[in-house]
Amino acid sequence: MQLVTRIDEVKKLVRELRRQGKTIGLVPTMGYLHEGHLTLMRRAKAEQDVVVATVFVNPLQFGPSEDFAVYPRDLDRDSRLAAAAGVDVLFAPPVEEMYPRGYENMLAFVDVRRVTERLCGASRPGHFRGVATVVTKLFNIVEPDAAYFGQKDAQQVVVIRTMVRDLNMNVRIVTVPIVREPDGLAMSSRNVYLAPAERQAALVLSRALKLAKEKLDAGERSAATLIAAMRELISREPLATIDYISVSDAETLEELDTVRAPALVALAVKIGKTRLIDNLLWEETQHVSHAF
Ligand SMILES: Nc1ncnc2c1ncn2[C@@H]1O[C@H](COP(=O)(O)OP(=O)(O)OP(=O)(O)O)[C@@H](O)[C@H]1O
Ligand SMILES: CC(C)(CO)[C@@H](O)C(=O)[O-]
Ligand code: BAL
Repeated sequence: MQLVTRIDEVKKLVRELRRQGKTIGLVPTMGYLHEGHLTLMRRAKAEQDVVVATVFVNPLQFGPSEDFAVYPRDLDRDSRLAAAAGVDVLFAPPVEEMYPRGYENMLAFVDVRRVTERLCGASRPGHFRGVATVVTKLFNIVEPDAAYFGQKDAQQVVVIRTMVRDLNMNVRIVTVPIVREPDGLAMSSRNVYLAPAERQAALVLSRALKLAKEKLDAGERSAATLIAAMRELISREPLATIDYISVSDAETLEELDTVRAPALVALAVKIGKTRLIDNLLWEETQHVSHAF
């Protein structure tokens, strides 16, 4: 595996690979890799000739009071894990390489409307503008055939698919199901922030979704009833503060009164100071696709 930090270097590498007729899969990450990321990388490796993964903690998608400065970073460990997962090129640019005039001085952005306005977009103003802009930069740098994203960030996937469709971007978006710890917690780099009691409390997210799944499987179709049941379960955990619980159309992210597939049951909950997200994609034919 080659570790590269400069845009011109990675461009040169992919130009040569493309000249050889190789297909390229891109796996964008913010690093501090876990099994969720490694699953994306293995999937990309199974489907493409070459995998380019990126490790970049993007300041443009963090709010001023968010955790950019303390976000976990360990490039040596990430390099070993990425190489073992089959990554061919690991692109890990410093902030100055991606934003040479400073990210605060950027003049051009990619803004996606509507699907960015609710859920995480409402609690993290500017977040999806930062994501769409940096993902566009990565697409322009690597020019991948396909790019791989995790369903854990369900709204991010909708935003990126919308951007690619509306702007005719030449890349196929592949979504990979959520990878969980054995007790149900969705894997996340931010899980390292959790103290032992908080780690236990964090199980309320997946438990609330499991409850929603049971109710859906039993025929419940009222979004308000599902949300009330999840809210009640989470409110019994003193370390948890609900940011949002939502039942929406999985493609438009418009809130639903009556559940119809495909629906996205999504939530964001603060456990102590750590904000965690999780979701359940409900598809009528197979009911819930992901096991708890
Ligand atoms: N548990 C998971 N299962 C599947 N994909 C995941 C999982 N966690 C992260 N991903 C995906 O990995 C890619 C990189 O995500 P990112 O580096 O932000 O990791 P993260 O663990 O979600 O971090 P954080 O939760 O701290 O934002 C994204 O496409 C994300 O959806
Ligand atoms: C897609 C991404 C790498 C853009 O910074 C980030 O939002 C993430 O890790 O999900
Ligand atoms: N996985 C989404 C990146 C973020 O929380 O900023």
